[in-house]
Amino acid sequence: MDLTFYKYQGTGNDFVMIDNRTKTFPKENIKIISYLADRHFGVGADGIILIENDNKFDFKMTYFNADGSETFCGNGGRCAVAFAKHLNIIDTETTFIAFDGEHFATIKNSIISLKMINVDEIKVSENSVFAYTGTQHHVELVADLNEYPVFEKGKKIRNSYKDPGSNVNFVQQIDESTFRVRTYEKGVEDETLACGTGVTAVAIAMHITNKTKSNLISLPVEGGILEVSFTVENGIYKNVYLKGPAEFVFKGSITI
Ligand SMILES: N[C@@H](CCC[C@H](N)C(=O)O)C(=O)O
Repeated sequence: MDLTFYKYQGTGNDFVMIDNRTKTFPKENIKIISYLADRHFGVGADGIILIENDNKFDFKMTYFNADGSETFCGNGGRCAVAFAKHLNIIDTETTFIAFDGEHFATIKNSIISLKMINVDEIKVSENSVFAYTGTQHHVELVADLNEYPVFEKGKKIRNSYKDPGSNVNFVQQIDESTFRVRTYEKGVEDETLACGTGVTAVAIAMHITNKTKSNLISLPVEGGILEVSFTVENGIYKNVYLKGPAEFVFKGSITI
């Protein structure tokens, strides 16, 4: 079949977006999903996103990593909102459903502000923090992020977690409320240019370990700048918002 797709990116985290309201996309076929994501033989992307109808919400977002595994994606969620606006499903605000539950989002120009799930699964260890922000994230401070071997160290730490593993975020503090981040993503099995659930975990990890007192954190990543804000109630991080650009790149069609 000929598949029409749209390519979007959010701070360089890139996605093949598919309007699957007709339910024609063979989403059980992992081979097709990884073919679409393949940068040499397919379209090329960190992940594949389906937009589908839902009875209760504006739409349903389904996210697959490049290897076909399913989870939630923060930057993908922001791109899904931009795509739903392009499809005229929503206007400037929306509530949609995804792998980790319900999300609210607003759009202003091409800046999407996405409400993340409440974060209560946080484990502070001596040199790292683990947080579940819609998916699994390991956070670790390093002295020199430029020189850090993100791929080698990230892969090792990713595999030290039991199935399904963890994404791994390496962080360098720039000032009181700014933290630079590089992320190794499971499911892509490489460093990506940005990770939304990752910077969300970083902001929370830096706050809970007293590296910052701010609840509005700026997070420069390889593909741009993201922002995370939150409130804290009884140790639970609530009203967590991930904010940044989400942009259309091109539209195409491919035979699958
Ligand atoms: N880039 C994403 C996270 C995508 C999912 C991740 N690779 C996983 O398997 O947990 C983001 O922006 O959050």
